[in-house]
Amino acid sequence: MSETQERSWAERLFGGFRKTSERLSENLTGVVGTAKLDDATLDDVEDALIISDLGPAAAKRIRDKLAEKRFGLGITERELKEAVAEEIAAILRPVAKPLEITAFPRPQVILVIGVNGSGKTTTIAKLAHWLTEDDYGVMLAAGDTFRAAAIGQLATWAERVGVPIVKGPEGGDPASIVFDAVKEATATGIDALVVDTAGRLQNKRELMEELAKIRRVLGRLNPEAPHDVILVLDATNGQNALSQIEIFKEVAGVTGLVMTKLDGTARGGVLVAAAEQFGLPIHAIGVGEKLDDLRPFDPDLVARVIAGVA
Ligand SMILES: Nc1nc2c(ncn2[C@@H]2O[C@H](COP(=O)(O)OP(=O)(O)OP(=O)(O)O)[C@@H](O)[C@H]2O)c(=O)[nH]1
Repeated sequence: MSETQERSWAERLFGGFRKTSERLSENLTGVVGTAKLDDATLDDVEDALIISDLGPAAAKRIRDKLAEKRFGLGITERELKEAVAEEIAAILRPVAKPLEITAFPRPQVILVIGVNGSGKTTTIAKLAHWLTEDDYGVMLAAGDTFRAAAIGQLATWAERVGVPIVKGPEGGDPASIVFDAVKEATATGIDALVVDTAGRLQNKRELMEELAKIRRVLGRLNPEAPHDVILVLDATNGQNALSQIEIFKEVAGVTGLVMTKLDGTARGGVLVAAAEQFGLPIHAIGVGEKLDDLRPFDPDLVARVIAGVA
């Protein structure tokens, strides 16, 4: 990315996160009472972090770190926000891992999972666009055969992005579509096969069986596949996103996360709660509906945006 592109991305990220940023920033405003970091201020900081969706564990960790480094020392509001940003970054850095295409033999099989409406289909399209821009050969597989609309939507995106798609009829067997897709991707030298899956969390057992079958079939073609199981989460769900991680981890063996819809929600702090609670890699974040609105997860920039000091 050029410097201008970097700058415009930072501005867009800040614009997207504006509500989250304002929320924590407002909650932190006025907490510096005696101009020294004392217990009362630390309590207020911890409360501000919790009500900003960062979760109790991350809030406690940030409080303890602030106390350890600065207790009894003079601090301005700006310095407090800077210090909070630094501690948020320390939580986010270990989980920031861009998706890498390294599978050998190709293709790298990327299962994308998530509840309906989480932004799964749009994220697949954005991911395909992103990988295509990086000169990888990409193919999509319409493994969500539960709804005809899902297949149609994915096909429309495939056309828009300019990548091939393997699909079957509504109600078809997802595992057989994935099987065909891997064979075709292998034959045509595709680097990354991105597989859409059904997001029926309301029927956990069926979903688990469906994903297990996809895994079995994939395993026959390549024991390493699927290489990635990416869970797409909607940030507007706030704390609910955390329970989705819990369930999908159990059902599908999640290897990484993408958080979408960070634009227009004040609940972006949930990213920090997810990082603290699960430690799963965060590959990217979505801050809009356009194809280039999926970006790598930059922990320092995101931390500064969340704390309102970007
Ligand atoms: N503002 C915003 N909207 C998004 C983002 N990602 C997806 N959306 C929108 O969210 C809605 C749902 O996205 P889909 O990609 O269709 O979600 P899905 O999880 O595949 O849902 P189903 O198609 O119902 O299974 C669409 O209107 C998208 O345009 C994002 O990062 N920001």
